[in-house]
Parts: sequence; structure tokens; C-alpha cells
Amino acid sequence: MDVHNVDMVMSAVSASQYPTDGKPEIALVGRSNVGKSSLTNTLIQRKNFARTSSQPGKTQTLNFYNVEDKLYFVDVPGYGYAKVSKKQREEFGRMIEEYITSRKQLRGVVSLVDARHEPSDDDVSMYEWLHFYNIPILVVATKSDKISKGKFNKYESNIKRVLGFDSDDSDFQFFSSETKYGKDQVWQWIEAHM
Ligand SMILES: Nc1nc2c(ncn2[C@@H]2O[C@H](COP(=O)(O)OP(=O)(O)OP(=O)(O)O)[C@@H](O)[C@H]2O)c(=O)[nH]1
Ligand SMILES: [Mg+2]
Repeated sequence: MDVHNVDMVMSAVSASQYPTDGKPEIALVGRSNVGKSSLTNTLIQRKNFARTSSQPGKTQTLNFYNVEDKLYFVDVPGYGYAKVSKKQREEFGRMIEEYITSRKQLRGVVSLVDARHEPSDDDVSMYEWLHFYNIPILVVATKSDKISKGKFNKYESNIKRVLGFDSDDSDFQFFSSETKYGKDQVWQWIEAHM
């Protein structure tokens, strides 16, 4: 999709604040600092529309980006960031759970993992949980500019093995917001699920 028009319509912490116009939604989940906001910016061709930061924990609300009036990207706060308080982590957990389990417009989830590392326990739990709710999942292995293409197969099998990847309802794509590698494939997946 060639994106010309994006508004950030709203930030929400609870269901009463979600958009009400019924457009399809694609959510982005992943550990804090994995690159969710960077992926959003790459897909919508903006430099820093979704605020990115080398400080983890930048995104603290559900942020709904209206893309071309056709769909919303939902940038979700990162999990697994140790330095936010326990109370705040529980609030994030509740907010994400409420959204994922109740949102009729949710068509699929892009679940980001760091291409360089084995998925964390949190990554595995998130994957299993989405799978349990029968949500179509695209696993995006990001920061792939940091590994050589010759090692892609090896890294891909390792990530899939640790996640318990199920190709019946999940797809996999390497991605880099630095080089834009994988951008078209991620868009294709999103458009196929809208
Ligand atoms: N080399 C490289 N760096 C990346 C890539 N994607 C993100 N980064 C860097 O990783 C850091 C975190 O990126 P964000 O997009 O803010 O991460 P986030 O997942 O939105 O983080 P939270 O909002 O804290 O959950 C930033 O310094 C980015 O520049 C990538 O594909 N390649
Ligand atoms: Mg973010």
C-alpha cells in the first residue's frame, strides 16, 4: 500500500476510548524496544510519526493510527520491560488483554521478535496466548540488518522452534526498519487480512 494519509486518531487505555467507526485493525505487539514504533513508521512512510526511542517503555497507551481511512494500526505498549513498576506492568497487561480478547475489528497481530536473539519467555507466552485466541499472527523478526542474509534460514528455524510456531495460522517475515527489508511482504500480509 502506498500510504499518503495518516492521522493518529487516538490513544486509549480502555475500551471506552477505542475508535467507533468499525475499520479493521492490525495490532503490533512485542518486547519493549524491539521496534514496534519503528515498524509502524516504516509501513506508513514517516520518519518519527510513531515516537521511537532508544529508551524502552516509550509507548504507554494503545495508539490507533488511521491509515488512509482504510484501517488502523494499533501500536501496543511493549512487554517485559523490567524498569516499569509492577503496578504499571499489570495495567499494561490488563489493557492489552482487554483489547486482544474483546476487539471484533482485530484482524491480526504482527508479533515482533528480535531477529538476533532467541525469543524470550515473554515472546513465547505472547505467541501461545494469541494462538489460543485463534488470532492470525505474523511473526516479524526485526533488526534483521544486524545479521547476515546467509544466516537467515538458521535464525528463522531457531525462532520458530522456540516459539512452537504453527504454520496453520502463522506466517513469518524478516524485517528491518533501517533498510526497509520485508516492508512489502508485511504490507501484503496486512492487506490479505483486512
Ligand atoms: N538496527 C535497527 N535498529 C532498529 C530497528 N528497529 C528499531 N530499531 C531501534 O531500536 C530502538 C527501539 O525502537 P522502537 O521502535 O522505539 O521500539 P518499540 O518496540 O516501539 O519500543 P517501546 O515503545 O518502548 O515498546 C530504537 O533505537 C530504534 O532506532 C531495525 O530494524 N534495525
Ligand atoms: Mg513504541
